[in-house]
Amino acid sequence: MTAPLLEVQNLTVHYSARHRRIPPLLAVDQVSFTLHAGETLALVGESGSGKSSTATAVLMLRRPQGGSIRFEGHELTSLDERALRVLRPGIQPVFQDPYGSLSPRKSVFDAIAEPLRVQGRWAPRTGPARVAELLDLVQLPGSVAERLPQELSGGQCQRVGIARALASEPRLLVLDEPVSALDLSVRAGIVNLLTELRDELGLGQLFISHDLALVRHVAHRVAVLRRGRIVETGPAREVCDAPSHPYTRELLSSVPGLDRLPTTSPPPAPDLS
Ligand SMILES: Nc1ncnc2c1ncn2[C@@H]1O[C@H](COP(=O)(O)OP(=O)(O)OP(=O)(O)O)[C@@H](O)[C@H]1O
Repeated sequence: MTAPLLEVQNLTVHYSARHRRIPPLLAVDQVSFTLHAGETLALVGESGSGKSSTATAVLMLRRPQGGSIRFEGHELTSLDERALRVLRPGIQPVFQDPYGSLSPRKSVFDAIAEPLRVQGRWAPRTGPARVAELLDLVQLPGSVAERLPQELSGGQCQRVGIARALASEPRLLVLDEPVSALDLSVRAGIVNLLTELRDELGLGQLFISHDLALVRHVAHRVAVLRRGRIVETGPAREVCDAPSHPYTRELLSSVPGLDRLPTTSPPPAPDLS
C-alpha cells in the first residue's frame, strides 16, 4: 500500500479565552486520520464540532497546539514559514462563500493568473494558455475570463475558485462546505466536477460538510466529529446506512430525504497499491 498523502495524528487545537480565568476552549481533541491520493475523506459533524478548525490546521493557516500533520512525508508542524511556503501550493482550499474567496476588483483571468505569477510559473507566452486550460478544466467558457466575480452566478464563481486552487497544481484539496452556499440547482454540478477532478488528477480531498446525504454520495470514507473528537469512522456508505454511534444516528435523523437518495453504487475505491 502506498504511503498516505496526508497523515494527521492526535491533532489538538485550542482557542484561548479573552479572560485568563476561563480555560482555553478545546476545539479539536486528539483527532487522527489518513487520506490517500485519489480519495475523498469527509469530516462531518454539527456546527461547532471542530471541522473548520481541523481544516485550518491542515492548511497551516493556524498552528495547532499539539499533534502531527504529515503531508507527502513532511511534518508540517515543525516547519518554519519559509519552508511552509514551498509546500503550501500542494494543499489548496476551496471555501464555502464563492464570492468571498475572490477579489471583487480582479477579473477571472487575473484571479486565476495570480497564483501562477506568485509562484513564478507565469510566462507571457504560456500563462494565458494555462488560464484558458484551467477554465476548461472547470468547464467554464473562455469568455468568462474578462468578467468580474459579481458578474457571475454563484456556481460559476465557485468554479473559478476551484480553477484558482488548481492553478497551484495541488495534490490535496481542502473543501470547506464547498456547495452549502449555492442554490440547490447548481450543487450537483459542482459536486460532480469535484469528483471528476479527483479521479482525473488523482487528488486527495478532505471534504468538510454537515450534510450526510451529500457525504454519502461523494466520499469514500467519513469521520464523524463531535465536540472536537472523532466518534465514528468508516466507509461512507456503511457509516451513513448503519451508523454505530448514537450521535451519528442523531445527525442522520436530521437529514431530510436520506432514505429517498438513489442507491447508486459507492464511488470506486482509490487505487492504494
Ligand atoms: N477563532 C476562534 N476563536 C475562538 N473560538 C473559536 C474560533 N474558531 C472556532 N472556535 C470555536 O471552536 C469550536 C469549533 O469550531 P469550528 O468552527 O472548528 O467548528 P465547525 O464544526 O467547523 O462549525 P461550523 O460548521 O459552524 O463552521 C467552536 O466551539 C467554536 O466556537
